[in-house]
Amino acid sequence: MTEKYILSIDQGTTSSRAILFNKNGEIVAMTQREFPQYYPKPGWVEHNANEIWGSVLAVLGELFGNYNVEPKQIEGIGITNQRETTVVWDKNTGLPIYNAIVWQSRQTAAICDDLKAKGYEQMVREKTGLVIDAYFSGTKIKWILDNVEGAREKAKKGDLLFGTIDTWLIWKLTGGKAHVTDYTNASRTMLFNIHTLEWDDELLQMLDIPKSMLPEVRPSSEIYGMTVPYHFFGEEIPVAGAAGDQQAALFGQACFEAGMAKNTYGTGCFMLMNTGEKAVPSKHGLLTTIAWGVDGKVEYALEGSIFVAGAAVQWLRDGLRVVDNAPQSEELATKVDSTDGVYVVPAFTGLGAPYWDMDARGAIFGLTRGTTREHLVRATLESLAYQTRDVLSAMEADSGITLNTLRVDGGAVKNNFLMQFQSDLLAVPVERPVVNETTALGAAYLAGLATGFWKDKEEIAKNWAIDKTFEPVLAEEKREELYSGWKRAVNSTMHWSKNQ
Ligand SMILES: Nc1ncnc2c1ncn2[C@@H]1O[C@H](COP(=O)(O)OP(=O)(O)O)[C@@H](O)[C@H]1O
Ligand SMILES: O=P(O)(O)OC[C@H](O)CO
Repeated sequence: MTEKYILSIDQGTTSSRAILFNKNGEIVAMTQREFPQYYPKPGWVEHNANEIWGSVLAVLGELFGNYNVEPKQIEGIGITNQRETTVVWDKNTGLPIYNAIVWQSRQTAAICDDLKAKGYEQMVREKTGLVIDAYFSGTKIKWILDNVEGAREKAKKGDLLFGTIDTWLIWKLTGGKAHVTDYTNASRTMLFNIHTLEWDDELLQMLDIPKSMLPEVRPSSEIYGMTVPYHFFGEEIPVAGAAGDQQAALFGQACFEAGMAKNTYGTGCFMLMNTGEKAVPSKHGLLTTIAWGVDGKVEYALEGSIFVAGAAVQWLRDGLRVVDNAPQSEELATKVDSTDGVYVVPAFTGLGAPYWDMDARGAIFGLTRGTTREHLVRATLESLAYQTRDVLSAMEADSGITLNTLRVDGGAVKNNFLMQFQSDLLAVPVERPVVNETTALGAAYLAGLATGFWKDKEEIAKNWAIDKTFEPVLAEEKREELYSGWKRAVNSTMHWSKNQ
């Protein structure tokens, strides 16, 4: 009999991927495509939702074109996505009415300032687990309705639909039949009450968003609909799972027990700790978010969201042009023993957890005549580790749990220098798994649980295996000295763009 697989569509900030997994959770085939980023004004980041859809169709086409796999071998499809990124489209034409406003974009900072001034912060935190920040979808929807001509009238008539990227892709894959999202993605909109598990009227009123635009919220592992055959070379395949990429990575890393955590180093860096059925409120600048809705219940996580991580390495490559490619950053960083006191704070789009300062901007500190590109590259890589330490400290304080190990994944964990420095700075072993595509794997698991491809979480947890563990070796005194320099640097970047 022909072998069956689960297909994951991983729609990330910089690229779309299609990955096929077998029953052991191993990658059988993978295709990837980058798509354009738009920066219309300083601090703004946008995508074209049709280009995103095009990139997904392209990676699917390449998958069946380049590998010896037939669509009928696919038992189910899991979707995972860059979260918060907001698409608003006309349900009659299927066309977006504006570019997708990306999670990193700061164009709604003024709306957020206004909400804060009106005293909404506590209510928002209590209901959604989030802080008021341009990061989340709610203010992005409002911005589109306020700024695109005729949009508000159309929305009021019920002609417009909103979706995060999961919703947009499921809508397209099912030929407009399913307008749905899952609990994890809904929990990132700033419109969803994470305790009652409903869209919240008070929040919708606060942002003047009609409820008719919103998708139906469903569990993360469930059949939402079937693909229209013309996208799948004649096949109707169940779209059977969805989760925001960071929650999917937590699932793919098999962090199923409360207290288990992972950190993903992609464009940004996101640490999530499973807190089980308890939504733990944060007192230290983290978010409370939904980890997943599986097996008839919802579980929660604490999250530290860092906006710029691997993107800082892209800046070294494309902005400063001091490296030709990302892996070269490791080669250069290891040519020097230290940064010689140089710190890079990559607050290009403000600072996320635990600072939440939309007005911070990037800076380089400690330059001397002896500073070389090697120092600068090393300092940039180290900034990923420092930011991670900031969120881990907050997480330990909020949860009362001291981490024994940190599971890591994402594009930048291939960098052995970074992983060793991370372990040294946290004084915690860092575990890199064999399958680094844990985001896609998590989405595959969610879909495969819904179709019966995998039996339960226990079966899935057995697939998880370590590639390499990085053990801490740095002396405590040195570690703390380095970290205190970082704290001084990061504090100096706060409120920068507001004070000009
Ligand atoms: N060897 C490396 N060292 C440091 N950073 C790297 C390395 N390889 C990739 N990266 C960074 O990882 C990111 C890509 O990771 P990925 O998980 O694919 O991101 P995303 O899902 O956010 O698009 C890029 O920002 C890139 O700069
Ligand atoms: O596309 P990634 O992997 O950088 O993830 C983006 C996050 O989901 C934003 O919240």
